[in-house]
Amino acid sequence: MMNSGDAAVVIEGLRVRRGRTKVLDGLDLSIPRGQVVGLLGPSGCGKTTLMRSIVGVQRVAGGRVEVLGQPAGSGALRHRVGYVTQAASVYDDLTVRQNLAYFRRVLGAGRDDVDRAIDATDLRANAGQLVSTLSGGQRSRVSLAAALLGSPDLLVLDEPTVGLDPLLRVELWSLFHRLADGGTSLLISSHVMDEATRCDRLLLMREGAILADTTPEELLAETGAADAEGAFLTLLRRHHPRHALDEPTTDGPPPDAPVPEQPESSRQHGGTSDEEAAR
Ligand SMILES: Nc1ncnc2c1ncn2[C@@H]1O[C@H](COP(=O)(O)OP(=O)(O)OP(=O)(O)O)[C@@H](O)[C@H]1O
Repeated sequence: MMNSGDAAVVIEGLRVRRGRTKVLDGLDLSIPRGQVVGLLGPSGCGKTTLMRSIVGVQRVAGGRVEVLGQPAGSGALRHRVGYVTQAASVYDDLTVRQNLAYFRRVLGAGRDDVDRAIDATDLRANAGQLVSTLSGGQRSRVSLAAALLGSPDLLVLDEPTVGLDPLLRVELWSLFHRLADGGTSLLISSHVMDEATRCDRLLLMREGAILADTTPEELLAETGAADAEGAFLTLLRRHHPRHALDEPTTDGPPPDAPVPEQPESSRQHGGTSDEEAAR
């Protein structure tokens, strides 16, 4: 385990229950500073829950979550951690600029920050537009712009590229790398496996556990797969022989064998989530 000084986030033995579901059950990880770290895994595997725990808004049942050397959620981190959820969290009846000006005041960030955030997210042409009239991709960029105010040291972004066209996705990924080059640590979730290759490091998640903590190059070399999607499926098969759906095999458990700690209310079960991973 990395020592806390070198890491943006250190997690040991994290346990989280949501409703009757054990979503995370003894999860360990560390996230280095100044890198773009991808958190990848099928829908329902616990990515959002892990991010909420890092940001300090998730009630946890046990374990330690340390962020920038402080306990997650502590007051000292308030201006140092930016979080963008999947749902846009900006005001519809204000313009882009009015939203950012409002959040800047709440944060006590510098006046220049509004223009800097508008430029970074390529929203200059929409700055005077009401958020209610923006496209989905533009709206999610306003949330991202709000998270950039105050130059947080850690940015936690939950699926920031969903619904964006390929060109915008490429632009956003280059923004993420520019921020990392400037010393910001980024944790970015996605269930689009081709985005894995854009990250400096990868955390592959499955059913509340980290299957691999690696780099894109190591992942491909270690699995012998041609792309990130194939590599993830190879890892799944290694860890859960029942997922070797397209490999003729007579050993291993039957397809309907019980799996330990399968979430009770998972949105995705068994093979379905592998199909999701494969998309
Ligand atoms: N309030 C809740 N009560 C019960 N179960 C919940 C609750 N919130 C989440 N869960 C369950 O916890 C698990 C993890 O959810 P989480 O949102 O962390 O997944 P995710 O990997 O972010 O999924 P997605 O990619 O679809 O956003 C899922 O099985 C989900 O159904």
